[in-house]
Amino acid sequence: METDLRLESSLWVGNKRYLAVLTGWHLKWTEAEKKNPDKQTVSVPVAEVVGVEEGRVEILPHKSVEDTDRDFTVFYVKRSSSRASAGLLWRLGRTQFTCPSRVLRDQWIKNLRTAVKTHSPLRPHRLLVFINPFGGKKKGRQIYHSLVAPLFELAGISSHVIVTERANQARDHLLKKDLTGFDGVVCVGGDGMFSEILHGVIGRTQQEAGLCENDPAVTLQQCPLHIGIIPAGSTDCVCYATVGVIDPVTSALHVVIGDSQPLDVCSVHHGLGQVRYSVSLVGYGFYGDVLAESEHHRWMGPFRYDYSGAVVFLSNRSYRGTVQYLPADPLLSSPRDKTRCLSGCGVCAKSTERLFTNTSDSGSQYSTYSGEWVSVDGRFKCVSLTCMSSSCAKSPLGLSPSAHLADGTGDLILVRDTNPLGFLKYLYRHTTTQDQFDLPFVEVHRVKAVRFSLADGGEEAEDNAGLSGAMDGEDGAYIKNGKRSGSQQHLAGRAKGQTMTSEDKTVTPFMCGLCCSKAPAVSVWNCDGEILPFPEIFCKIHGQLVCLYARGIEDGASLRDGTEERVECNRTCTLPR
Ligand SMILES: Nc1ncnc2c1ncn2[C@@H]1O[C@H](COP(=O)(O)OP(=O)(O)OP(=O)(O)O)[C@@H](O)[C@H]1O
Ligand SMILES: CCCCCCCCCCCCC/C=C/[C@@H](O)[C@H](CO)NC(=O)CCCCC
Ligand SMILES: [Ca+2]
Repeated sequence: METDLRLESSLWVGNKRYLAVLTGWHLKWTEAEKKNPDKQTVSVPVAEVVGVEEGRVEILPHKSVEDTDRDFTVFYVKRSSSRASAGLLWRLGRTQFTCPSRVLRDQWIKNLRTAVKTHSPLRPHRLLVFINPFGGKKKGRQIYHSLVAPLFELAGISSHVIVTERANQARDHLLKKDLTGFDGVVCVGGDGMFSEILHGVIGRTQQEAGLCENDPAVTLQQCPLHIGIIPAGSTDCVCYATVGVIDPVTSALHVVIGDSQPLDVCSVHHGLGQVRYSVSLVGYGFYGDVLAESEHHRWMGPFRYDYSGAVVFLSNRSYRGTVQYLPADPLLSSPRDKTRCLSGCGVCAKSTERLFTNTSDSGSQYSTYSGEWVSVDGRFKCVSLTCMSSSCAKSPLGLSPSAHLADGTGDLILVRDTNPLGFLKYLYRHTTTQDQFDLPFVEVHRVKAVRFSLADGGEEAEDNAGLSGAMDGEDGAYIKNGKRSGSQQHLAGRAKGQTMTSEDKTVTPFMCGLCCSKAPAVSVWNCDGEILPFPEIFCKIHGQLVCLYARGIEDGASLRDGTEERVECNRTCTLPR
């Protein structure tokens, strides 16, 4: 195949002559000027070619075609580093080549198009796109039509676009409608919109496989539809942690070239009730309270989290509970090994091997209930479980900087009750490169499953919490987006009427005057930005349950000689601590 596609000839770019070579894997062109000692080679992996068009073509700001019969235009991925983020920005590169003859031009186009098909088997042909017009700064529609649609069109992708009119419309569509012919689903919105797609895609796959998702003992089936995220939300944590930048063009290009990043998913169970899924944060205490508080202030937009964070911090709450966890194999990796999961990560690759070459391996990472459960109880400022680093603009290294996207484990972070200054130090370290786990009241464990129960009085609290409403009635969806009245929302998941224990009374009650006057005994769970109003849960990590159109975070070291030539540097790198 490779030798059939190989092509080498002189081509002109503007008035300069280049020697161009197509090897099958790469398209390269080098200035042919003999006198120039610094002549540079531009090398584009064929897998990163977006499109090859006849003539001299532009697509931005508007499409124009000058149909000359010796010219062709190649569009491809071009990288530049981003000052603001961890990863690399992708832009659409474009070079217009002139050939000595029309015959040679047609040969170049044919070979390039065949090479692209051969080397990127996962490129989508047909996509289902959901746009949340109300996510983040409410720019979803504009972002899609001005930045994303032209790229999909250039790549020959046909899209069926649905602008949502209500919450959970995308999830319901994925659960019930005919999805034949679609290669993937794209969401334009934030983490909440991604969560809808995640639930729809996982639910549909299990339905079709005849599996009961609510049963934590079931091994779920991997989802065949890829998911693309075009960031247009408030936090966009899933996009940030899987691409390294919040940039619609970068994300659209990952979709176009059919990149594939498997992702671990945590299923969250409460009794035999409806399961919830998380990829980023399952958090009790501080993060649950911030989310519950922020629901009162949706009108503030993305700033609601900063405001609510300050309010909840000042209220200085902590909660009793018992956390049980099933440790992952410590020989494979550790949350404190100071490495980062980057594009082509070796730890995740080994996990793929284990997952797909040895499906009946009962002693592996993926056998949920093997090993010894460990139990920890006490008072916690927060209990967080994350399947990935959960990095975002606020915290560029994330909740757990060394967590892996696709290793089949999650990181459990226990922050015990401490004084406000200590907790502030813990939070502040999320914004710097200082180790947030290097504090005496913090512990972190790499785990396969977690169980949380309330300490004394737990049963009473849970019963009441259950009554306070796990479902919002009509379609069994969980509470989100201010559907409850203010006071109900605030109490969601708390033990109604539960009195303070003597231990509770040693903790400062709400001081802000914006909420109620007593410190509640029970918090709520934050499941990727959605409130789960029951405190007692069981969580299980499902290795690589879904695949995104992404490739993990590319770091600056993978760039050499400007923005166009890429050196393969696919490994797990050491954190800059
Ligand atoms: N048309 C709609 N009207 C109201 N809510 C919607 C609509 N479409 C989707 N939603 C819901 O809006 C919620 C929030 O949307 P989204 O995640 O896109 O933005 P965000 O909350 O600003 O960002 P982030 O989740 O990153 O913080 C989602 O949970 C989704 O279910
Ligand atoms: C003194 C400075 C203190 C600064 C503290 C910064 C701490 C940042 C930690 C970052 C944690 C991100 C966790 C991701 C959560 C998302 O799945 C979820 C959905 O978008 N977002 C929230 O729940 C929104 C709630 C986020 C709460 C911060
Ligand atoms: Ca993981």
